[in-house]
Amino acid sequence: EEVREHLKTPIFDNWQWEEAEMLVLLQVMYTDLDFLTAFHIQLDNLQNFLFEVYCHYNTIPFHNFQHCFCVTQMMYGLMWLTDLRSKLESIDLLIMLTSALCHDLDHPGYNNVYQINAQTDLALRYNDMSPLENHHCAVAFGILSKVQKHSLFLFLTVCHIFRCILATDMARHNEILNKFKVMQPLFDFNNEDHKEVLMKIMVKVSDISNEARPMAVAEPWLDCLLQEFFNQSDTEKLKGLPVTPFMDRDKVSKPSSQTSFIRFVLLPLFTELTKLFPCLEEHILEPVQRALQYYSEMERATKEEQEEGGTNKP
Ligand SMILES: Nc1nc2c(ncn2[C@@H]2O[C@@H]3COP(=O)(O)O[C@H]3[C@H]2O)c(=O)[nH]1
Ligand SMILES: [Zn+2]
Repeated sequence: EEVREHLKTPIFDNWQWEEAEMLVLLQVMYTDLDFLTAFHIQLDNLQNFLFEVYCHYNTIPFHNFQHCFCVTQMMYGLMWLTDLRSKLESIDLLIMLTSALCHDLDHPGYNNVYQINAQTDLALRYNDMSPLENHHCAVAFGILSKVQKHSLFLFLTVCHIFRCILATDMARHNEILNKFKVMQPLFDFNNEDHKEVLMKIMVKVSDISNEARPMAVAEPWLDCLLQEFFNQSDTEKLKGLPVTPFMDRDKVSKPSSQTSFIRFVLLPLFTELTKLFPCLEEHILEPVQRALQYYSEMERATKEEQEEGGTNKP
């Protein structure tokens, strides 16, 4: 019971759980939101679906099943904290939770820029347009149609899920955030356009929400992310491809990577969602502000150390 309540908050610690346990926790999320009764989903169907999802995440440093779990759990937490059940329909919540679950399926550990520069199969298949996100959608469709054969319900929901997954391409970040900003002052939960943008924003927020978690949970995630980044830039150097600057081990460090990401990406996005749901301030905005302080201090300390080192040199 205590775990069930914990699961509804951003302070949940994923590092304490095995993958098999995470599958059970995901099942709890679907049942506690009453999706099984509302949509006549059979428990073994749900379990098969979750297991297929698990099997289609790769063993890579960051974009793995644990990341999928964290994003889904954050989405679940946000739904409870904002009392979203009283504002949106059940089907919308099902779409959002399932989008979070499927949003990085079969991620290869190299981002879109790499796919395009290296002219990978994915980039060729999708004509350089959000190759990864299109692939996550394709894999999600394969899994969903295997579990829910010939279901009209599936075809109706899946296109909304695709729109949410495609919105996680960070190349579209400003486009989506700006749309939300414009709607914000007169936001209407009954307006279909407004609802769609909000759903995309919630998936995006969940996707990049590690820094809203307690430092002990968030910092290991940063190590995983940098490991994947460095791995990509090393490959780029090896293959003579353009080196992605924010992934270059010679240029970025933990604090430098976080201070700019928090300032320019997280805070503007989280602030906008907090305007619509003021209760989120203490749950996601304040922890992110604390993380910015933490990494700014770390950045300053490193700089001072380097300067001292510099003056001592002959
Ligand atoms: N620097 C930094 N980037 C992040 C963090 N969390 C997510 N991102 C970036 O945001 C991106 C979201 O989409 P991707 O999963 O493709 O890749 C992710 C990372 O590039 C973070 O904590 N720090
Ligand atoms: Zn992701």
